[in-house]
Amino acid sequence: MTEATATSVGAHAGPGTPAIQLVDLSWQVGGAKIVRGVNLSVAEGEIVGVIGPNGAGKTSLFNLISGINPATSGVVMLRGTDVTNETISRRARRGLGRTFQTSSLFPQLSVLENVRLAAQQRLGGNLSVLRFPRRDDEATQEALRHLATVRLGKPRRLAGSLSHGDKRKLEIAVLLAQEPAVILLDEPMAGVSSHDVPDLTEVIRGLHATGASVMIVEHHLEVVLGLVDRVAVMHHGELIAVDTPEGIMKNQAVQSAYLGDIAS
Ligand SMILES: Nc1ncnc2c1ncn2[C@@H]1O[C@H](COP(=O)(O)OP(=O)(O)OP(=O)(O)O)[C@@H](O)[C@H]1O
Repeated sequence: MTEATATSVGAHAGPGTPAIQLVDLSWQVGGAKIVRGVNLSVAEGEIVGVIGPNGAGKTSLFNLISGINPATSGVVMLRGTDVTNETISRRARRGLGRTFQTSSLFPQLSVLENVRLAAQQRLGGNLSVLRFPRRDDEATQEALRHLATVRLGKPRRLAGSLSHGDKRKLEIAVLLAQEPAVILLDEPMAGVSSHDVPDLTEVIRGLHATGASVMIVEHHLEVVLGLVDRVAVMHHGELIAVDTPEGIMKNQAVQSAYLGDIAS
């Protein structure tokens, strides 16, 4: 275990139980060690960015937290409960929500229906797709509220016809309809035009207002450094540093391993 990872366990948990706690978490495929002994705590309401070069293991780490892949060793704690051996859906029921690098929307359904279906699922009613849903329907009202939160109008537009930036907003609205306490965002700026980046950044910042804890994997470093409370840097499957954005920018090990080109 590196010094950076050893000191990060619990040291930044903040008051109360951490939203996420990873203890010596590893994932191996065949002989390849993809995630190596990661220790990290994310406090309630905190936003933590995960950065690192292509292939560093960021998405693999998210897959271990959300249960897509089982850990080879180590522990995943979600809001004080050991979920290491739990299924994806069980972790989701405990309040873990996630977006993916590739879109998980229904492109042939309207913007409103995409969010409304997620709200219906949480409310426990029968799932039904309505071309013209009643505005006083509970799931519809929730969906409209979440669309307002992510600043997305256009409720009748087909999801598939939206710009990348609006699709990302819609994915976040779908996530909010599940009322997650802990949110994992995997490259929310991927494919988004530079024009739409500031608006989407503010939407992600607004997730804070819901009280959710957020982990965000993002290649867009300016976005991450301007958005998060702390940054975790992955390199070859290991966490090589966990610090404030300012601390990360000054960190020699990070600069030589990863940030050299933007720090010079
Ligand atoms: N199911 C798998 N089987 C074998 N190797 C895998 C598997 N999933 C990921 N890998 C490998 O693990 C390494 C880390 O991949 P991962 O996608 O987690 O990196 P990343 O940091 O998210 O990269 P990127 O920034 O490019 O998305 C890569 O070398 C990848 O090829």
